[in-house]
Amino acid sequence: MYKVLITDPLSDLGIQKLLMDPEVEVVRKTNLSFDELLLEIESADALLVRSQTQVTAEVIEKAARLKVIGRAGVGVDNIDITAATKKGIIVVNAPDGNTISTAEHTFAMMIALARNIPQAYRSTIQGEWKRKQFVGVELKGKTLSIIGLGRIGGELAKRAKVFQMDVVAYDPYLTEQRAKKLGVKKASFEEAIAIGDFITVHTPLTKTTRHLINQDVFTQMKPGVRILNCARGGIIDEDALYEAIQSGKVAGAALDVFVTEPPGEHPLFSLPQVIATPHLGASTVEAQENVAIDVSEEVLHILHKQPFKNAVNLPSIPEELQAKLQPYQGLAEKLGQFAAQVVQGALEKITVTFAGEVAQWDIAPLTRTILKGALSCHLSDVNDVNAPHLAKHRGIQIIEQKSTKNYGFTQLIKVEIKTDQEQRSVAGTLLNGLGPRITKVDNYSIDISPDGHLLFIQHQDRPGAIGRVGSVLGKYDINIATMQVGREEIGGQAIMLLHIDKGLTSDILQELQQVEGIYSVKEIAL
Ligand SMILES: NC(=O)c1ccc[n+]([C@@H]2O[C@H](COP(=O)([O-])OP(=O)(O)OC[C@H]3O[C@@H](n4cnc5c(N)ncnc54)[C@H](O)[C@@H]3O)[C@@H](O)[C@H]2O)c1
Ligand SMILES: O=C(O)[C@H](O)COP(=O)(O)O
Repeated sequence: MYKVLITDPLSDLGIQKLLMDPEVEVVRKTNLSFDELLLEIESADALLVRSQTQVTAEVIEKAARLKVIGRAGVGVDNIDITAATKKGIIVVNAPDGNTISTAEHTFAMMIALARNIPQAYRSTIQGEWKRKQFVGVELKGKTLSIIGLGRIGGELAKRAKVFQMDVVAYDPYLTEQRAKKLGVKKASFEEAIAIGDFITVHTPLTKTTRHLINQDVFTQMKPGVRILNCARGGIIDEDALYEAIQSGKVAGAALDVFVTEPPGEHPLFSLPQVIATPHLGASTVEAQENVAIDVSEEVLHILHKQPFKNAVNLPSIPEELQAKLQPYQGLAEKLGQFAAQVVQGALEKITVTFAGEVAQWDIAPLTRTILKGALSCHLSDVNDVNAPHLAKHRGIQIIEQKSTKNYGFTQLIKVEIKTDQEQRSVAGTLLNGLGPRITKVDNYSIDISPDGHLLFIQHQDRPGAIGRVGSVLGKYDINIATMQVGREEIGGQAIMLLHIDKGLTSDILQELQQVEGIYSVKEIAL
């Protein structure tokens, strides 16, 4: 049974799939204190949050069984991604479900700001009738500068165009083609800041975007500019905004997000030019249903070990590529496991080589799986998320390469492992109808399915060696299911690779080591 802990308000309809899964126990506990969260997280397999729950390194440290953190929304700045990655916890978000709602909210804020609607409402219901005080400005013909033209920025641009605004955008990843498609003028940051009548930010909050709009940037703006932030508190320096409004440079600001949430009695709220909402961008029935459905599905896929797509701490794999790579995942993991068990000593370097059809694709996800297989023989809790981190931490060098040498196979994956004592290699392929096969160990050609208990024996190619190994195993009632033999030359070095029906005790292994003509025996569990 998997415990899925939900600590922020999520749509009831959206989490139906979780509630209906017979292997899932949903525990909904909102407004937990930090200590209560630490208690609950200990036994959770999955955690689902919005922006309220602070998933700090301390929380992650306490999570003994946690496999996935699901963010029902976009921003993951309330989750310590580095700590999650180190622990092998997958972080997934729901990046698409609230785009429209947030773009619409930003647009509503822009109109409210242009026409002083919140201020006029407050005054009117207090019995006043101040028509002159609340004269606004039209949007038509004004320049809207969008900083960050991603999903929300793009949807906002479309709406602004319908209102006949001139839209300019700065985004380091904006192509001319996308700008043209959206009818937006691509600008530098400085240009966008200098010409905007309305400036709105739609970037994530990162080290580079924190205080992106600061005191110096305010001085470069047009007098009377209006500012919007429906992205994240902290992208705009709140103190600098306060000063810019006080000085008259900024005519008004619309804020949905704050550095500290809830912001309490914020100095900005003492300024009549500031309008605010309590982080409502994604708060629509539709968006909440969408993000809860998306993230619930992702969490279920992860718990049930099925493919998933929106991991924040794993590079995203296009669905088409995922479908192509999927059949190779099992082979990749087994090759990693085999290679790590066939060597003696501490891992120093792993070289993976892809040849044939598979070499035409982006094979980074397979390299991760090979690495996971290799490391999991010596470390616990290794997965695709933390495998590269664990390798780096241990100083293991990873080399990924493609080759044209496929030795007659449609596709071939080779894993070479170097330790402080030796270097060995194993290669494998997928055979039609037979599935994964190991086709080569070092320079010996073989054909064996990578599963169950294997015995890898190095011996001298002399009559009787095979029989002697067989009689030791027979003595202990250990059945040999299959056997492959390979040699370099007659009478020279040779190998045996045996499938046995059960594992060996260390005593039997030792006895095998002492058989005449045997150099080494390694048991490999796949
Ligand atoms: N108020 C809300 O309730 C609410 C709801 C949803 C999303 N958000 C926030 O809105 C923001 C945007 O969300 P999105 O879904 O559009 O994300 P997105 O990833 O689709 O877009 C972000 C864009 O910002 C750009 N960017 C990154 N660094 C930049 C920089 N230094 N300068 C300019 N552009 C930069 C990226 O290239 C990207 O195109 C995020 O911060 C998200 O957390 C808020
Ligand atoms: O990043 C997001 O998706 C938004 O900020 C929404 O946050 P919320 O889920 O707390 O409303």
